[in-house]
Amino acid sequence: MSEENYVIEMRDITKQFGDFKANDNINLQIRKGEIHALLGENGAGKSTLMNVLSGLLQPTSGQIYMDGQPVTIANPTDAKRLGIGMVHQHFMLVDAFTVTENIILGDEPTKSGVLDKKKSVEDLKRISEQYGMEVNPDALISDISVGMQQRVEILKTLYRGANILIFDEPTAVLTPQEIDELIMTMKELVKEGKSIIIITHKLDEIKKVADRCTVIRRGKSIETVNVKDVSSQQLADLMVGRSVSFKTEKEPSNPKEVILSVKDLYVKDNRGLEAIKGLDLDVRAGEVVGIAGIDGNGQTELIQAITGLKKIESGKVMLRDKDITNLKPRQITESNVGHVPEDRHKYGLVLDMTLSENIALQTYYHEPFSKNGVLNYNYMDSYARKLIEEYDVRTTSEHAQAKSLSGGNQQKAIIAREMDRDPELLIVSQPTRGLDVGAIEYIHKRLINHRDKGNAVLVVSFELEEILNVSDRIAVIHAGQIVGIVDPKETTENELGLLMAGYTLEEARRQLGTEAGVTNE
Ligand SMILES: Nc1ncnc2c1ncn2[C@@H]1O[C@H](COP(=O)(O)OP(=O)(O)OP(=O)(O)O)[C@@H](O)[C@H]1O
Repeated sequence: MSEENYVIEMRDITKQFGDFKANDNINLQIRKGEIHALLGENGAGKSTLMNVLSGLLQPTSGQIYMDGQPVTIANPTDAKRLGIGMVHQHFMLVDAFTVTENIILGDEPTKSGVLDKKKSVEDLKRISEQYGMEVNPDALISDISVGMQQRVEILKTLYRGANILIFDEPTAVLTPQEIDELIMTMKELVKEGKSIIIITHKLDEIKKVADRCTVIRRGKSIETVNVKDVSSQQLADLMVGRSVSFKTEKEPSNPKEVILSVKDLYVKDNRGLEAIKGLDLDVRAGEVVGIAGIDGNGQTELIQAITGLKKIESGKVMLRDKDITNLKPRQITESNVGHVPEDRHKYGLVLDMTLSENIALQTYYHEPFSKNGVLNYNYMDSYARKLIEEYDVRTTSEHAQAKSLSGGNQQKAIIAREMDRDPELLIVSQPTRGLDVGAIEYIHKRLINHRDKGNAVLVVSFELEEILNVSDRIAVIHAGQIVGIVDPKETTENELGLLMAGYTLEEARRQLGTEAGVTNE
């Protein structure tokens, strides 16, 4: 057997939190110039392993090698010195600074003790040209798109001399076009000799971008495969350890009376600009309505307005015959509405509280969760254990702090809390963002099951596949209005794409008809 020198080799890495092994003798070998995907269920231990590699966590045991030599990565400074850089999912940029200022922040070039602005501009220009990543160096971060902000994060890592770049779910917040651009950038980077490790739950992206993939299951490395030799289905099965179905089986819907009715709604965004402009929408009992749209077209404001998190300027929101316009969030919750918010850290969980407390967040002031103002922790704990079991929330115990859970498991906990109250109207934003395929399959089934019990379900997602999979009707939102309502069985991703870009249904169909005509010529 030939001994290959890997640019990075993590050998027998174990990381324990108390008695719990988040990483259990994991082996990971990265070749120079490859894109290596890390695949595993929520809570499998991917982020933990990458935190060990980037010096944020110390392994309990195991050794890291670089080019065959043992190295110690005691802190992020060591990682940086060794050329290991992390492109964070939640960008760590300063909004009020320019692109250049952000990139050089903490690493400013100086000349005789003074900031050498000229050199920093030149350095940035050189790097962005070398890797084909154009940016406007003088733009403020607050003024550029999410895709551009990610580009700045990547440039920042390169500026610091990274040769091994770790991407943690980099496409979660990107539009389809931005994803394509990122894939091109990654390919460019490895062509220039960089190595990339990418954590992603999206199997089609692994197929598109990665050379090899290491599968991690419950803290253990299971297998490393050549991506071209396996199908997405095989990857999914390998990761979960059973056969996974991508398509949710469901009976045709049987919609009944209108549960949610939104009429001529006007809502402003955080900057005071009109985000929702005269929007109408109905959701009936026994149906799932999916809202498709490009991020930033009013989805966030619409859901926040319905759930009482944002002021409604004019228009009406009715729940059956009850006017819930501008009621307080708690009054809306009490009206039998469940809400899985888009931003789970801001609105979904109190990260410093335990899982048990988080699961009781909407109900703690009722019996049996409390009596005469005193919390019944025994009941809260046993209820949390029931939900943890039922929704397969991977955690050490119901007493674990919410922040110690992996992102996907935090999401499962919120979904469990909101669904288990059996709300007549369930609103879910980005239900499966960051979830693994097994969990997605499960959540989709639960959404359909909730519908089949005669409830109304409203889903907002940037994933067209998800919208097509779970919805009975798809409402396309563009510039704060619903521009078309389509039947998922009769539409295509192309048609939805055009509607999302602002075409009317008629225009979209004409355009697609014309396109077909052109190809036939
Ligand atoms: N600081 C911590 N204290 C206790 N447990 C932790 C801590 N950090 C992580 N864990 C646990 O380790 C396990 C692995 O978490 P990790 O974040 O590495 O998973 P992941 O594979 O990245 O998941 P996801 O895909 O959901 O992001 C989880 O069960 C988590 O609860």
